[in-house]
Amino acid sequence: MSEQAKPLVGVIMGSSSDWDVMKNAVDVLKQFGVPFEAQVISAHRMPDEMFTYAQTARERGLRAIIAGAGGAAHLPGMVAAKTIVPVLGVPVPSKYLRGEDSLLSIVQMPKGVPVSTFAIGEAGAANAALTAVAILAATDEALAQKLLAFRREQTAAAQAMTLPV
Ligand SMILES: Nc1c(C(=O)O)ncn1[C@@H]1O[C@H](COP(=O)(O)O)[C@@H](O)[C@H]1O
Repeated sequence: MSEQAKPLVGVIMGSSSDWDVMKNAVDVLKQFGVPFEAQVISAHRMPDEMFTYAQTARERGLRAIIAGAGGAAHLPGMVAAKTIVPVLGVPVPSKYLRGEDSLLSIVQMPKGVPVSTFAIGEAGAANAALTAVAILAATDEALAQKLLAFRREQTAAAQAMTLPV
C-alpha cells in the first residue's frame, strides 16, 4: 500500500460513520499494495467538493473510485455523473432499512451512467476493492499474479473446510 505513492484508487464515503464497512475495501487495497486515497465526500453535505473530486479524478490518475454511502445513497451515482473513471458503489447498511434503501439508491441507475453495485456491507466493500484490483490487473501482470495467488489460497481454504459431524 502506499498512501504516499500516487493514488490509483479513490475510496470515498458519505460519512465517517461508514468507515467500519468501508475499511474492508481499504484493507484489501493495502493487502494488494495498491496506492489509494480515502476520504469523506458527501454529495448531499458537500456537493461542491464532490463535484470537484469527480471532475478531477481522471486527470489525477485514479483508475477506479469506490464510493460507499447509506440511506439515500446518491454519492456513487452523482460521482459517476461527473467522471468516466469506473465507479464501484457500496451500499452501507442503514439504521432503519438495513441498507436495502442504500442498495436500491445505488443500483438503479439510468442507462448511460453506470455504477457497478456491490452487496450491502462489508463483503460488498471488500469485493469492490477486489474489482478495483482486477481493473488494475488488466494492465499490471504482477498484480494479476497476486490476484491469482489470492484465489488459489481461497480455494485451498475452502477445500480444507471440515464439518463437526
Ligand atoms: N448517502 C449519504 C450521502 C450522499 O449520498 O451524498 N452523504 C451522506 N450519506 C449517508 O448518510 C448516512 C448517515 O450519515 P451520518 O452518520 O453522518 O448521519 C451515512 O451512511 C452516509 O453515507
